[in-house]
Amino acid sequence: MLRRLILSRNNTFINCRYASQSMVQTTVDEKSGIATVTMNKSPVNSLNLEFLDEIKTELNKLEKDKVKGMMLTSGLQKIFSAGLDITEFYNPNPDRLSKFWSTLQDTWLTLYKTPFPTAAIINGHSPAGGCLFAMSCDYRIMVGPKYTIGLNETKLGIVAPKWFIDTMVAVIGQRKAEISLTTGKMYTTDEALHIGLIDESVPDVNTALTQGNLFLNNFQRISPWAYKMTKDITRQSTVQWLIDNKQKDLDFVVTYLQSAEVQKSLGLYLQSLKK
Ligand SMILES: CCCCCCCC/C=C/CC(=O)SCCNC(=O)CCNC(=O)[C@H](O)C(C)(C)COP(=O)(O)OP(=O)(O)OC[C@H]1O[C@@H](n2cnc3c(N)ncnc32)[C@H](O)[C@@H]1OP(=O)(O)O
Repeated sequence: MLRRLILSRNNTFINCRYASQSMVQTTVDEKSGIATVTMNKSPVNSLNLEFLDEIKTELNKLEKDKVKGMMLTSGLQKIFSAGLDITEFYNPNPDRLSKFWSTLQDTWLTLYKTPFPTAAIINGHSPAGGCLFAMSCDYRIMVGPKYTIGLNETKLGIVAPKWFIDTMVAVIGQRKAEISLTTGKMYTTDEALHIGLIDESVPDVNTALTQGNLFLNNFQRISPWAYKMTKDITRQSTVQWLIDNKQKDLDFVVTYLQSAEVQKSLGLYLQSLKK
């Protein structure tokens, strides 16, 4: 792992940590202590085992480094994240599928429970797992108007797990989440703002980063302990369910995803993507 200091847009030094071949780049603004984590896995930031593992490792490092906040964004032109890498569960190797799913569980828990405030800078399409990661941050700023966001699992002929659903319910409420999930709707930026799936819609990525910093800087005046306790209490039931049911969730998903019916749906969906 290498480190270097680079000059940021506002002329403060940022501490840049990067590894060769890394799919995740992190910069930390020395003055504010706010980190920007950029997902950079071409072509669509699909979340496979190795990518998830890198994101989790990076979040754990930021916690150890006691950063003051984190913005999660994408280095790709028009995609925040295409969600879970479908090739991990289409014709899967069962051992790898287990490892993949438990890494997803752990990465999500790490992101959902960060002791520092987080903002998703959604600078591109954000279906399914991409939407889950954005919803797991404390605040969402989306670059409009061209991109879409949502949990579209039913469109793939699959079901979003309970903890995906609970994460969405926590953001937009039971009724809107039910409609959103059952229809697999992908929302435009305006629609997402209207239902509260995102907090702000902005015209470009620079404005998004400025607004993200503004949101995170609010916490300079809040006790980190009070912040973390409040977040833990608010998110406790969703988090605790997964902690208590990790193995059950894993066993069910691994069996469910390998069923003939699901494999058929996934094959057809992948084919439609290639077209
Ligand atoms: C009861 C409990 C049961 C639990 C079961 C498990 C539930 C699992 C939950 C799943 C959640 C998920 O995240 S599934 C993933 C859902 N994602 C999507 O549906 C997104 C699909 N992709 C797109 O819509 C588009 O690709 C895009 C809008 C993201 C980008 O469009 P663009 O036109 O720019 O790019 P292409 O479509 O040409 O794609 C380029 C390239 O990438 C491949 N691709 C895209 N998305 C994925 C993906 N999610 N996984 C793997 N690969 C993906 C696409 O096929 C193209 O490949 P080729 O270049 O080889 O053609």
